[in-house]
Amino acid sequence: MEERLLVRGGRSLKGQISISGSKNATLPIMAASLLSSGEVLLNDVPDLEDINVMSDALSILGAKVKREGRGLIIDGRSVNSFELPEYISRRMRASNLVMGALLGRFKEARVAYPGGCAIGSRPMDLHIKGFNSLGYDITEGFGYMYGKEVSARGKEIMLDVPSVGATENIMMAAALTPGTSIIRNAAREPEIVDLQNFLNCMGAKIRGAGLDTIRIEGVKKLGGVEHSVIPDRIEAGTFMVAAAISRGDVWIENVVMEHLQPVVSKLSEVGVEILPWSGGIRLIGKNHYKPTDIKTMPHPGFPTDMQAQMMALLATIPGTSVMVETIFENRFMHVQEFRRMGADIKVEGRAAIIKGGELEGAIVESTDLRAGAALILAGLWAAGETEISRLDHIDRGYENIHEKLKRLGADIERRLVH
Ligand SMILES: CC(=O)N[C@H]1[C@@H](OP(=O)(O)OP(=O)(O)OC[C@H]2O[C@@H](n3ccc(=O)[nH]c3=O)[C@H](O)[C@@H]2O)O[C@H](CO)[C@@H](O)[C@@H]1O
Ligand SMILES: C=C(OP(=O)(O)O)C(=O)O
Repeated sequence: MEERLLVRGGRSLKGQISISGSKNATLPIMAASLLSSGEVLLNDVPDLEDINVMSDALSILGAKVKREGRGLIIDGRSVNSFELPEYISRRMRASNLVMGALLGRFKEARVAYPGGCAIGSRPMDLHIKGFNSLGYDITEGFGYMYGKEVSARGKEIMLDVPSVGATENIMMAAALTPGTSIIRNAAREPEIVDLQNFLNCMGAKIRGAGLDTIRIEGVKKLGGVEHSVIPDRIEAGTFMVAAAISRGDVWIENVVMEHLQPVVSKLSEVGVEILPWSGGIRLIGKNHYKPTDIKTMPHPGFPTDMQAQMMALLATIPGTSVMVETIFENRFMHVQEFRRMGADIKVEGRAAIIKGGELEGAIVESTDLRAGAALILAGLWAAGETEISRLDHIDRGYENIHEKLKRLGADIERRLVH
């Protein structure tokens, strides 16, 4: 027996939904709570499997983690272990983020290589280079990274690529490392800005997040804090595509328009009407859209985490669209599943050439988190029934997506099947 999602296509979504707190902002902030010598209260924490895994990771290290509704209380004063074992680390990519926090606070860490979706090889070299530059000696072996302070001192670090995780990990380690650290070619994602705001409220001295140079003056100690996590721009983008693909009319609440500029811009280009309103944004779908070309890029470019969902929409638009994935080398696994639904998509290297047309329901598998979301979106438009398996991927990053879609009028249910 396995749970599956059954989607019957053809209904236009209508109504209002509210976006949850951001998974990708909450995870580094949870790890950064280890830096605090006080209690941390986080608001707007989404109820997701990845958040449970990070809570387990912090608990294994000895922190006290308690959920109260949308709030999460983390008390890192009781941390008594610097080792994150393999069985927990491999459950997600973001587990690596405890490394920077442990090094910063305790000057020692042993963390097993992270796991996560198979969207690319996702090495840790830039994280390790960054820690080394700050004076932490990192050795690797038996599937672990082991770090220990040698002569920790702020330094200038140039990232080869603007890695989100490496930027976050280095910021965390540098926050409690004496001297000035400068990260050049830093990632500029909104989640980095949220991490900076969180750390600064605890007493850190960081500026520049959101730009490509981040300057961190190390401080001696960080205190307790209450912080509200930013809305999830990828969940918002997914619902924007849901409105567009179902040719619906949806009011989306709790969004930061500025974080969604590249998605808004591409949806407008294909012909979706997007209107700001006091609570967020309204999307009005149309019966006729134009094809377009998209290239994923680090923020403020088009996010790789919206590539699969946008491809679902492009697969329904007559004409030829091209999607180029520049961030992850293996993030087209959804293409073979779309093909099962009748999509005409060819992959040539890093480009997918999409000849849009009709889609029909099929039995398909979520191959990763966003691929799973994209299959739901395709199912909203496809003729007949789409049955989606491997919901564990979707549960990592979407809070009750089927309930939220149902409230908007989608014909969708989650069912145990043989
Ligand atoms: C929890 C979280 O926030 N996850 C997001 C984060 O992942 P994550 O932080 O893992 O992604 P990165 O920004 O680090 O990865 C970007 C690229 O850099 C490469 N790289 C990264 C680190 C390194 O040491 N060496 C290296 O070569 C990766 O293989 C990838 O090709 O940013 C990605 C890119 O926006 C998003 O898709 C993920 O949803
Ligand atoms: C790829 C993602 O997450 P992670 O980095 O946690 O695998 C994602 O959120 O789309």
